Amino acid sequence: MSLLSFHDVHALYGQARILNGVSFDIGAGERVALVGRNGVGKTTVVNTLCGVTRIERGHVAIRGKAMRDLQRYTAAQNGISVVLQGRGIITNLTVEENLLLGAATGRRGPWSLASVKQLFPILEERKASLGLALSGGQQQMLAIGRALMANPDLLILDEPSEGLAPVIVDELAELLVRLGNDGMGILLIEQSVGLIRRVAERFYVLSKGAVAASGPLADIGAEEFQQHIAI
Ligand SMILES: Nc1ncnc2c1ncn2[C@@H]1O[C@H](COP(=O)(O)OP(=O)(O)OP(=O)(O)O)[C@@H](O)[C@H]1O
Repeated sequence: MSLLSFHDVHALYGQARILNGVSFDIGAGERVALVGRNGVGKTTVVNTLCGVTRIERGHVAIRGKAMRDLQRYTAAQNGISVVLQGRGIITNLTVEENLLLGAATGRRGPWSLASVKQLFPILEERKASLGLALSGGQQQMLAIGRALMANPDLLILDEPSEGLAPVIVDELAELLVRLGNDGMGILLIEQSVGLIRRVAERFYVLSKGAVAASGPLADIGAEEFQQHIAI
């Protein structure tokens, strides 16, 4: 079943059209990478899902249903969690308060304060610390933990490896593969070829606001793939 699809989406910030007919599809338990050079519109895909842009043509569908009026909360209410670029930690709330924000939709499932802290024990150790006191790696764990608290069917991560030590990126890769194997869809927006290759089964390349190439990762050579995302 399709969890999230964009159908020929043209989207604008004000008068600036950034997406020029984006189409892609992610099914349950699929691990998909969305890649492209800096500034091609990858984050704008997330912003469009979250109702930040104006859709001029085309539509976004969640579980096959066209969403007419996308708002910031639409994705979360429909089982899609987003880990924003820059992590979006509320710095003047504690770690535990940040985590509880993720549970606001009330969706049931395997993820709770207890299971998230079991996955990331540092979040239990630092539960009373303010978000701003965490290191970059800890903030990323908090952002992912908060996204899991919503018990999503699809997890979208925008540049999650940014600023992380290689050992933490390795752990992140293992976690995302495991979540996918447990049935969660993963949409990974990334520049790190290593992380993409370890996590994703399929890819879409965005160029000039549209999908320029797509297919299984196994079918594309390392050099050709690198060219698509070279900065
Ligand atoms: N709020 C905004 N208003 C107007 N233009 C914007 C806004 N946000 C982004 N843009 C522009 O939209 C284009 C696409 O930006 P976007 O952040 O989606 O790219 P990206 O592919 O995610 O890039 P990066 O890899 O650098 O994160 C850029 O030209 C950017 O300047």
